[in-house]
Amino acid sequence: MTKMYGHRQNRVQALNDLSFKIDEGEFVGIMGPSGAGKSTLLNIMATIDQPTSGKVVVGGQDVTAMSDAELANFRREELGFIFQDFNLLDNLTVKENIALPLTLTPKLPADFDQRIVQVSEILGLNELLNRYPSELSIGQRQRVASARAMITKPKLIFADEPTGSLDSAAATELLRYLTEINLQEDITIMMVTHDAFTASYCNRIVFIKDGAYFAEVTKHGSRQQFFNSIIDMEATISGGHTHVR
Ligand SMILES: Nc1ncnc2c1ncn2[C@@H]1O[C@H](COP(=O)(O)OP(=O)(O)OP(=O)(O)O)[C@@H](O)[C@H]1O
Repeated sequence: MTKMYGHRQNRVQALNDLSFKIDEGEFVGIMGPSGAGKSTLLNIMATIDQPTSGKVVVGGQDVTAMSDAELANFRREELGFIFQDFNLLDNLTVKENIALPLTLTPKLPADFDQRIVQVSEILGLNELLNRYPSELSIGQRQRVASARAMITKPKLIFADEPTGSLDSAAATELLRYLTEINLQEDITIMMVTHDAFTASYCNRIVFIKDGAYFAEVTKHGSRQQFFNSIIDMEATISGGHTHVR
């Protein structure tokens, strides 16, 4: 796909003939230097933005050809979002925040209570269901946002720098939970990150540069080996300068 921003002299080609595939059940990371087009790609894949040319196919459905009404349904039923600023509603309890995507559907699912229990267990939120977001740590809030993203049993979860505002202990914890969501619930995850440690929890990293596919690294051995391969690729992509973050 291709994505252009702006007009005439101000034209920016954010994505340049970028094409790749994600298999069902994968936990894929997207990395690349600043300005490479990661957010643009995520927004297009997440159906928040449209490509200038090309298409996005999810589970056999061409999302770029859907009407607004079809898209709204598709987003609600098939996709989950975990963005950095959480977007939790302060006046709702943790439980109400988690349940929000379900209460937006015409009819509550029959297994509503069971789903709340299940996702709270996976994300370690059982004891916190009656609290308000302001009474939680940042890491706990991010877990509530993750629980909300998976409550509808989406096919695909998009995560944008999910560990960006977490300290390393909270980041590690969230990444363990995301891995669990991926494995136990069989939900495909696509995550944009700058951070090699965060990326090392994925099973494949697609590197993009200047809006185009650059390379990919797949996890074979241990997470530490994968981490090292990611660092090496970061050095290659930036022309020999490693940025240790
Ligand atoms: N709304 C916009 N209008 C014009 N140009 C844009 C717009 N959004 C992004 N761009 C440009 O498109 C290119 C890709 O931006 P994008 O935000 O996707 O990169 P990124 O890889 O997410 O960067 P970062 O890691 O810094 O967040 C950049 O050159 C950016 O300046």
